[in-house]
Amino acid sequence: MTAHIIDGKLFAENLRGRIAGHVERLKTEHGITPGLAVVIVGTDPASQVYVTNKAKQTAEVGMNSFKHELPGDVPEAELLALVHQLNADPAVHGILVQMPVPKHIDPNKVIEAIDPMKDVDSFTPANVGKVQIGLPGPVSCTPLGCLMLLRDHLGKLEGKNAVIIGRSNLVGKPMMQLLLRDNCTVTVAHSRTENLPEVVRQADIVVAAVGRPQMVKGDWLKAGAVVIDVGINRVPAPEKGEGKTRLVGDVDFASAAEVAGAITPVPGGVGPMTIACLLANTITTASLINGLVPPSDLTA
Ligand SMILES: Nc1nc(=O)c2c([nH]1)NC[C@@H]1CN(c3ccc(C(=O)N[C@@H](CCC(=O)O)C(=O)O)cc3)C=[N+]21
Repeated sequence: MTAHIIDGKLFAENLRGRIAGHVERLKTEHGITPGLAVVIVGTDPASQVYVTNKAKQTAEVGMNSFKHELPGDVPEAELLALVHQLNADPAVHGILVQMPVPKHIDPNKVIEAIDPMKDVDSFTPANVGKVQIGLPGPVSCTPLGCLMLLRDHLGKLEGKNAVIIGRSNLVGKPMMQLLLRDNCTVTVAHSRTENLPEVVRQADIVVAAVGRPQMVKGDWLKAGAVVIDVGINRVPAPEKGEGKTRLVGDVDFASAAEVAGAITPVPGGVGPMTIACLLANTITTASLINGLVPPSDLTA
């Protein structure tokens, strides 16, 4: 058997098409142009690439894109002042501070400075709580993207055994809440879980979000399982030439595709969905800020 490959890149393209429609509607019917501000501190090349992609796609769907680049040694107070300025700016409906921030800056202070109404990452305590109790608001981008792919592939998720590998605030915990809301039976496994392969073998749905390249092997999977690979790991690729690298997920794609019913590739799976969901969240926050009901096709 060989698994169906879930095309996240294509799904994200279609999602961005729907988002462009919502932008158009907000502009013509309500006079609102949604705006997303992205803040990057320092010059990490990978972060630069992501932020450039985010800005490009933001503009492509017709939103205003505001990019703020701060030097790597910027004082924490200066970054917090910029966040406060963006909180107060009526043209800005979403604020994203690219993580990680340099070591001299406390990421929790940065997150707490962001107005929850503009928190398109859904990192603030207020939005984490809203997701937990099912109130409308932005939903963590990567988990939202995974949920959309799962619903699209499976239809209803009700009653499925879902195993999430990884318990981060970024992915594992919000993913747990979303799958629970869709009536899955959810297990959150992590680095201290005993007999992990045996736990994973019970799963109809596996979400791998641990950050360990190619850790999940085909023989860990139940036949027909749906595998969502959140990992983005850059590893050496000597076959491509001296010093070259390639991207791999947290799942060993070759062996997993022999057993799984469906699997997301890396690249081209969850990554593009994360950015599309950032734009979706900007529509959600722009709607809520203006007292409008956010579009139901863009959220959980
Ligand atoms: N405040 C904040 N919010 C984030 O959402 C956030 C962040 N900080 N810091 C960094 C991580 C990482 N992240 C990715 C987004 C898209 C791809 C993506 O599109 N990946 C492509 C490949 C890109 C490549 O070739 O490098 C793919 O998987 O196909 C990857 C990673 C968002 N993050």
